[in-house]
Amino acid sequence: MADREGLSPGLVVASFGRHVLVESPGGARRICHPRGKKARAVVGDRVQWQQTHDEGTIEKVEPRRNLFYRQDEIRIKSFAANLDQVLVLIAAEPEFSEHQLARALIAAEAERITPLIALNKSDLVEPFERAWERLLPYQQMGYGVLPLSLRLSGDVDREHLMVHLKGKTTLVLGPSGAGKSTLINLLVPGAAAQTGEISRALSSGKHTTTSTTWYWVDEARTTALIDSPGFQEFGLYHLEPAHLAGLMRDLKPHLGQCRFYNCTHRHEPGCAVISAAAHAQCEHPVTANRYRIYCDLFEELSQPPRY
Ligand SMILES: Nc1nc2c(ncn2[C@@H]2O[C@H](COP(=O)(O)OP(=O)(O)OP(=O)(O)O)[C@@H](O)[C@H]2O)c(=O)[nH]1
Ligand SMILES: [Zn+2]
Repeated sequence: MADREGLSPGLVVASFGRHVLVESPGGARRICHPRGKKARAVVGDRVQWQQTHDEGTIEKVEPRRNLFYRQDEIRIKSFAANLDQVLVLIAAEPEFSEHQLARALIAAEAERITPLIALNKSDLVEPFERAWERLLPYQQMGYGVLPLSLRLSGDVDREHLMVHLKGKTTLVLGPSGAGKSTLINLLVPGAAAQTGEISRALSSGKHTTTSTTWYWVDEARTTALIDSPGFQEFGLYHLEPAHLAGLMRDLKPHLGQCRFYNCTHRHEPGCAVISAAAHAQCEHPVTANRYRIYCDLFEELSQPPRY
């Protein structure tokens, strides 16, 4: 419904470069183009748009609660906004990268978005046990870790997942092969059809393929999943190295305990983080892997930007 200035509210449900698909409160969708840089919208954005023929122009992006930063292989930034939660889906196989997991969690913490980890393929008993063990430190840090077997016990998993997803907007991330498509098809019965519809809308214009997609899980449109491809290369470039430790839940309890107030926790004497990494029995342990990830990321964030 347009207001006096001809502006209508909408929600961005897919993005393809700078162009987006906007859904009206009634459910109708149309392609919109930003009017200038300030009107560049991402999936999850609430916008005010104006009709121009059968497409639209985005005039205004409403203030965001948060903005999730990511970067793909070709160094294009892509984001989703106004998230309640990030679900990191990994699996017993293929073996997940703890480095990538840590990056996703840090990116979420930086925007104060609650992360939830799900470990799929519990039917692969031995690899699952190994993966579960690798995730124990994350449980100890306070992250929820949900065991799943999406292909074999879909109905049970749907119930478990819905306890965490209901009424929320959740960005689903995961490495290739972990079962992201299986999960989305399980929770969103018409997902494949919706994707087809979006592709058709796009192929009628001169647009490239969509990169991030919003799915409603329920007919009442209260629960949403956002599917975003790629789990590699989280763009943490926007973070200061000095803020990194505060975004890692196992390091955080030690901050303020080091001898030097500006300790980088890498080589300083009297460093509480280094001490925790050396003493597995302490109250807030830091595993060797996590400490290595911290040092690697600190190094990376200290490099001058490449682009
Ligand atoms: N053993 C086992 N296999 C599963 C389970 N869930 C999914 N798979 C299989 O894992 C493979 C990958 O699942 P997808 O859902 O296609 O994974 P994806 O994460 O979307 O992968 P990409 O399409 O590469 O991004 C498929 O062969 C699934 O059938 C499970 O619970 N157990
Ligand atoms: Zn320190």
